[in-house]
Amino acid sequence: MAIQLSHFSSSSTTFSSFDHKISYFSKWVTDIHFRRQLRNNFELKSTNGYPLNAIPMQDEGSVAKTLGEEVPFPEFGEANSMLSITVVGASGDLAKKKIFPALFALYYEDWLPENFVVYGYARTKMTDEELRNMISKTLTCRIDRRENCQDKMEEFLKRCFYHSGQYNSEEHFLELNCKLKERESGKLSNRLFYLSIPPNIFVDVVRCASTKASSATGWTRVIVEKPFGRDSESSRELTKCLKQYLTEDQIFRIDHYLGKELVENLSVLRFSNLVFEPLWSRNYIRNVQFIFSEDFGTEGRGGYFDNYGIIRDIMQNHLLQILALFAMETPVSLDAEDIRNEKVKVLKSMKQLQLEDVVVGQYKGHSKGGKSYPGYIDDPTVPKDSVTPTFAAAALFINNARWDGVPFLMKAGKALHTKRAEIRVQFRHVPGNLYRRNFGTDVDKATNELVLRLQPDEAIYLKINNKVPGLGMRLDRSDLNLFYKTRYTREIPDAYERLLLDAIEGERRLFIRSDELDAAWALFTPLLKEIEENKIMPELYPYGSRGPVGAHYLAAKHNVRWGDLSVDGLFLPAFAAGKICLDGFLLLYSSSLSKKFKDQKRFWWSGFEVLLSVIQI
Ligand SMILES: NC(=O)C1=CN([C@@H]2O[C@H](COP(=O)(O)OP(=O)(O)OC[C@H]3O[C@@H](n4cnc5c(N)ncnc54)[C@H](OP(=O)(O)O)[C@@H]3O)[C@@H](O)[C@H]2O)C=CC1
Ligand SMILES: O=C1O[C@H](COP(=O)(O)O)[C@@H](O)[C@H](O)[C@H]1O
Repeated sequence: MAIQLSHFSSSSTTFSSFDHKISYFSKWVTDIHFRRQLRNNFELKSTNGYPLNAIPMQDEGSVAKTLGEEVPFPEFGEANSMLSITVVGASGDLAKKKIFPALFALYYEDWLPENFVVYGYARTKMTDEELRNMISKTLTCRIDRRENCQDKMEEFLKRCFYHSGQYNSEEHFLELNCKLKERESGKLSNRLFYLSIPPNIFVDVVRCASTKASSATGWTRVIVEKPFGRDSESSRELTKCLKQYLTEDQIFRIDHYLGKELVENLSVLRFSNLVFEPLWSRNYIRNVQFIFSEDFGTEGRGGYFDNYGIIRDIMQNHLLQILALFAMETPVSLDAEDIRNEKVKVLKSMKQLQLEDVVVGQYKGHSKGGKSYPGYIDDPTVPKDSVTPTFAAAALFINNARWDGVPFLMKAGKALHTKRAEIRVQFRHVPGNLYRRNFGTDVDKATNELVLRLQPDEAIYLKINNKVPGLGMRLDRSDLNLFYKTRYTREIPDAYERLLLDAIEGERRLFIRSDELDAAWALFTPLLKEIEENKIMPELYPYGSRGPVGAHYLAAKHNVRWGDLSVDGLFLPAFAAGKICLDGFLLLYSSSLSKKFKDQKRFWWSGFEVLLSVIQI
């Protein structure tokens, strides 16, 4: 949807001379002051004439479905419209942890429209006051503007209400509708429902909300949380059921990784810098790695997790979405449909995943420093004989002209040694490198690597080789580093803030379209079936370790070394200092291992693993 800016009647400034620049730029504006200034001077208008900022914008079909006839919209200003946000499943973990805090942050930073209310909906009996109490515990203020935090919290909480009801009761949603109408008091209403509930009740809620609590005058949108099914078939079925009550335009399938700052920056980095896009292909890139690790287990979510496993929980959605953004062709424009069209194309060009290109693991209990950490199957909500993977590594391939033969490696795991998410791009070796003598035999050590660290400590850095100052010719590895904390003082918004704001503004760029979802499931479904039908045993790894050794074999099979385990960069000084004694240690270790392992590769990778753990001590 192309966006135009129209004058807000109270604005005394004339902006028409640079309207065209702003309309191009407005989607990508991230500076809060600039956007706030825009809000004060303009309303953002969509091409259908309805402003985007919580001003009437009817998603196709919802009026007709609710009332049986089209309702002509009068022009309303912000003062005459109301945004109602209903968090369904308000008593739950995600609502408390992420959704209410994100709504408050938006309010605190003046992103929400003048008139809005937030309703919590769940079965748990609660009064408005009890809901306010519950959510007040998780609200926090931005670091840079704490002074009026308490006042802002109180103002926000006054706009929060609660309605208790069953998820499949049309009657209860009708009651909610009456309450919403009362608060809207004749204003034009836009309604956003956030389904923060288990997936088995998505359709019931959508049926009840759309038939009994849709807006009769403005738009009605529904944010749906993952998981969107368990495989191609169940996902298609879910989409079919949702579409009985909603149009595709009303469904906002959320993948919160798409709302992360660095993921937003991926396209900016690539398409607005001359130095990257020309290198973005098989000609210069050797492999790309998408790495997700958490240093805690499934604590508290074992019941949910056991039914899904790490491949569905992280790979098929978060990592694959980032991969699609990374690998897509240049979209025609920054319009949501243009971007999503390119993502679908690249997903459809991917080779179906094969079991031989996948390694699965599961964490086991481990004691360290007098503390013991439970294994996955020690979780009381997990069956003792569960073979659900809590770790997986996979090699994926894109069969198109740009990426033919380039391994795209993914690695995701729980209960590992660290919490991090990053994209690593390893470039090809320099052909005929004049300085190869200075690198020794291992040219991989001298490879240029671009790293986008999504979290924690967001950063973009490029590993390069340079000369150590002095009269000799010694080469060194250095990072050209954009470290967000030192470059920007502003706190990075949470992904849910960006995504909620986008849903309110009708911006679909960061939400998943149904054909994207189909393409994503098509890639993973046969593999998941094979793993489950054949009960493939996951390789056990200790809680807090670097994951199964099998992940190194998989990488080695494709001539890749995991960048997060590389021995340069941070580890280099320790590596240099300890090398001599480590070599001795490795020699002893390897001679004992050689009896156990006939396979040479396994033998050396095991040695490599030990080397790494020793360096860390
Ligand atoms: N928690 C997280 O970190 C993340 C969650 N998600 C997704 O978000 C959604 C919500 O997650 P989360 O908040 O953890 O879920 P919860 O298990 O906390 O469920 C949310 C609410 O739904 C109701 N509920 C729970 N189980 C059932 C059931 N079997 N039948 C009917 N109602 C039930 C409960 O409310 P009441 O009893 O009051 O009705 C509960 O408070 C899920 O789809 C999840 O997959 C996605 C990413 C991360
Ligand atoms: O969707 C999910 O994401 C979280 C990790 O999110 P993050 O933003 O904290 O990195 C993960 O813990 C959870 O298992 C998964 O369902």
